[in-house]
Amino acid sequence: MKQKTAIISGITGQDGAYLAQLLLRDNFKVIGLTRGYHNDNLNGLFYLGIKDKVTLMTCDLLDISQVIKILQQTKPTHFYNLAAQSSVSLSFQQPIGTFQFNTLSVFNLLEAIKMVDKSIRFYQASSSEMYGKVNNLPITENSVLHPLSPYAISKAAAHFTCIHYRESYQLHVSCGVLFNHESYLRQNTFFVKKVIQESIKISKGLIDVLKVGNIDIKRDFGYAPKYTEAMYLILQQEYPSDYLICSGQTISLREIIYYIFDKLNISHELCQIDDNLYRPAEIENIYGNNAKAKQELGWVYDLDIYQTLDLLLKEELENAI
Ligand SMILES: C[C@H]1O[C@H](OP(=O)(O)OP(=O)(O)OC[C@H]2O[C@@H](n3cnc4c(=O)[nH]c(N)nc43)[C@H](O)[C@@H]2O)[C@@H](O)[C@@H](O)C1=O
Repeated sequence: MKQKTAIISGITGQDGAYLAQLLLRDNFKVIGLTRGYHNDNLNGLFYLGIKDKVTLMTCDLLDISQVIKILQQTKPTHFYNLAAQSSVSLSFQQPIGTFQFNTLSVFNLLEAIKMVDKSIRFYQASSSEMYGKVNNLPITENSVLHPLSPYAISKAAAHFTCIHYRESYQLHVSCGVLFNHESYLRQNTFFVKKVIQESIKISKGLIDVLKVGNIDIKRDFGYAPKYTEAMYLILQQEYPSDYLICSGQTISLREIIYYIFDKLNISHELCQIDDNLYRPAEIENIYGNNAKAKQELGWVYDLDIYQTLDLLLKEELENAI
């Protein structure tokens, strides 16, 4: 049988690395697209021991001629689009750049697929941030979108772009709407990774306090390696569709900090609020319903947030210097 080929744009991110590992296990040829800057961070691929098992190619997703060339050369069967400016916080400082990249890249990819090979299955990384100002919980696939940041606006536009290409041109386009998901490979600018990494430093006397922004809000956090299993399953379906990928539970950020502090015997007083880390707008509370993903994809997810935090803390301690 012909070997299946998957392209992952954004392979250098947390999800890209775990997804590449899964696809390699399933005998896919995996091609990772990077921006090709000298500072491409390949640490995740090295950490998982797969750097030499994937083929890396440079591609500027804002240049459709490069996208077309890559599709023609590599003839992928599956395309996972994980490339994005993915920081909500940064998007408030760089709204236009965020919007341009996160939307135009998706148009370019889908237009190129329409031109080169309509049978390529396409996965889009959509985000729970699209729901923003929430009226009814839990969020379902039918909830109304009300984005609260330039990042969320860009992801909503990209999401509708995907639906448009699926409905108008019959492309096999699916969106995984992922809620916050964490792992050892998460960049340390994100909340959970930052809390765990800096708490370990406090416990070793390397820093004095943990400075954070608004921690009296609630989020639905999950374990990234399990979430990439859902991404994989989404493109295994005969028919394309959109799925919420979430834990279904919610927890306040303050509770997360105190849980980690207690595990490391750190006084709660060493958590300090820094007004500079507040964002102009914030989702107060959000959690989703993952029933469709579980029923239709057969996705198994049974970790609660404390089990997830235990896993993350353990791996961080094992790798701490
Ligand atoms: C679903 C969504 O998930 C991620 O976006 P995010 O939710 O912005 O992730 P985060 O870990 O930066 O923030 C989580 C929460 O934590 C609050 N918070 C408080 N104090 C600090 C703080 O000191 N640092 C950070 N980073 N956050 C803080 C912050 O205000 C926010 O409410 C991305 O994957 C994104 O691509 C995506 O799609």
